Amino acid sequence: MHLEVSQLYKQFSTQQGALVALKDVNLHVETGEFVCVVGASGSGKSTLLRLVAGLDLPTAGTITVDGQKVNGPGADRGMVFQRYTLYPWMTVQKNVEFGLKLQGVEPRKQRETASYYLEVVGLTQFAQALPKELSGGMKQRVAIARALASHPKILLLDEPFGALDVQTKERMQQFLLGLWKRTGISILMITHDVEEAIFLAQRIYVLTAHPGTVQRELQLDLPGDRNYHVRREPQFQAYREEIMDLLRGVETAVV
Ligand SMILES: Nc1ncnc2c1ncn2[C@@H]1O[C@H](COP(=O)(O)OP(=O)(O)OP(=O)(O)O)[C@@H](O)[C@H]1O
Repeated sequence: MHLEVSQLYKQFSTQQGALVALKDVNLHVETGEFVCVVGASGSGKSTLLRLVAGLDLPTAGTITVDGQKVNGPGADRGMVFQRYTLYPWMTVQKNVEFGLKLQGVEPRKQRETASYYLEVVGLTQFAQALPKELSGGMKQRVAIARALASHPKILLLDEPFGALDVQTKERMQQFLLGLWKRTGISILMITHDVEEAIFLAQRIYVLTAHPGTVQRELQLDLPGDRNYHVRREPQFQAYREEIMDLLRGVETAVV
């Protein structure tokens, strides 16, 4: 898998005139990598992920997955949003099966695949529950299972833990890291949470605003296993300061 974003430019027309949300954005994700894009509010993170997902089209520039130009949504990219997007009237199992049904997968295979991925995310015993019976973290695990069930080449995560409380968020980060290690799936995730990005990613792109552009690319090299202790490591704190300084720089420039 090779995702390539090249010279991406996105402009919106607003009542105040043209707004350049993204300018000259270049990034890539390789097979099995976990890459985060971190940026302040308004830096164009969601816009970037929507373009990669094919939910919107760039004004200029290209996005390719394995050399194929992205022109719309596709099964090669599985998306998980910040807001819960499960169908409230469907059971957890049916929610996970739904994408496969749309793809014309036969019913027995739908059931088997959905059951497999519900097991992967640890929710087998909630297969027959309705979304309203689940906690926020569990809903996001279902959304991840649903995205994985279509066997995407890459998982696109748009602030997936943004709506969760601090403890649940930490548990979900650990869960996602474990899932990534077990499945070897490629991940592109956006977040405004700097510590979350450092904790999860192998590489980070720092996006600064007005217009949104990549200011720095960091290859992370953290010692030991990544559990919450790693946050206390001097290297973790050094990365945090470096990224925070980049983001602060923008804020002072704007004020
Ligand atoms: N459909 C749209 N029409 C006009 N302007 C838009 C549209 N979508 C986004 N924008 C503008 O583009 C800029 C980037 O927005 P975007 O939502 O991508 O940022 P973000 O980094 O995801 O922010 P946040 O973290 O607050 O969600 C903002 O100035 C926003 O107002």
